[in-house]
Amino acid sequence: MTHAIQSNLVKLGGHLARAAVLSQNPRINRFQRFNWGHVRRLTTMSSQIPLSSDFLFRQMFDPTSCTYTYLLADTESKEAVLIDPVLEQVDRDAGVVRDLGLSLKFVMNTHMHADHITGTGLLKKKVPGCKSLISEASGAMADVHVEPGEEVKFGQHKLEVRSTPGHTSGCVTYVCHEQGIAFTGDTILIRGCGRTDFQEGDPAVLYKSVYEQIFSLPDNFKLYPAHDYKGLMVTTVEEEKKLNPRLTKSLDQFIEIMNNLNLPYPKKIDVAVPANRVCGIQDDN
Ligand SMILES: N[C@@H](CCC(=O)N[C@@H](CSS)C(=O)NCC(=O)O)C(=O)O
Ligand SMILES: [Fe+2]
Repeated sequence: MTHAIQSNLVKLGGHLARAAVLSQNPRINRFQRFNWGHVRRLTTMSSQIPLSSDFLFRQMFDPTSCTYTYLLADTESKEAVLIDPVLEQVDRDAGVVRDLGLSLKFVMNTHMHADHITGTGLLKKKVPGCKSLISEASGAMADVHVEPGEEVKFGQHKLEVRSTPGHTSGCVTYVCHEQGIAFTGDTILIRGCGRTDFQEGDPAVLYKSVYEQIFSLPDNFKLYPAHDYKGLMVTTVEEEKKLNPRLTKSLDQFIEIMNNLNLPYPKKIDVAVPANRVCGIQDDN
């Protein structure tokens, strides 16, 4: 056995012994228990913010595009909003709205999606009275165009519009301060971020958006992205500040990473972007 192998075995033995001791100590939480020093982990966690009792929150998933759609409502007034719906899930979404007796006020998007056709246009047909909403900067058609700093109100609740370009030039993040939650679209994903190689994407702009508009929120705010490809559902500002493998790097390193992702283009980009520019498909005939 070489000296290097012997030395690595000794180090590994040390780690295992330390982990065994720590795992016996009930006062050490589950994050600290597996902190082996060289591995980045949370050692403390900020207190959790519960949703208020009149705030309805539903996270729904489209398995084909791995997109999350969010239904939020004020349970007193019944006013609701739907964020980032997917065309193929329109009947599901309209069914939940109907079953819960909600009044859908806005069907809104975080950006002009490239990987799927939005359900917005068709939902407007199926759920009379609702209005489409997207940022002015997206360049997409909608009933309501929002600007940074504006608020989207439903019942007693509201979402602040924050401009977070970089994945696309029109990306926004919707922040519900009173509930401690934010809907980040593709700006930040769980342990990742949106790609920057099409739709006016720009890694330096995305980095600035994340640091100035998302990482400036309180550590315990929960972040809900538009996609996850690994089965994760939610993260926090604190987790991403400490654990995001791309965004914990310097700006120069981040740009280098983003310029070398070499991801294949989304399969539906050529149909999705033109459709989403006009709010998605308008009827199902
Ligand atoms: N394989 C999918 C597309 C996957 C993809 O490109 N996702 C986008 C978000 S949708 S615009 C992205 O930004 N991914 C970042 C990453 O690191 O994966 C398809 O063909 O539709
Ligand atoms: Fe996207």
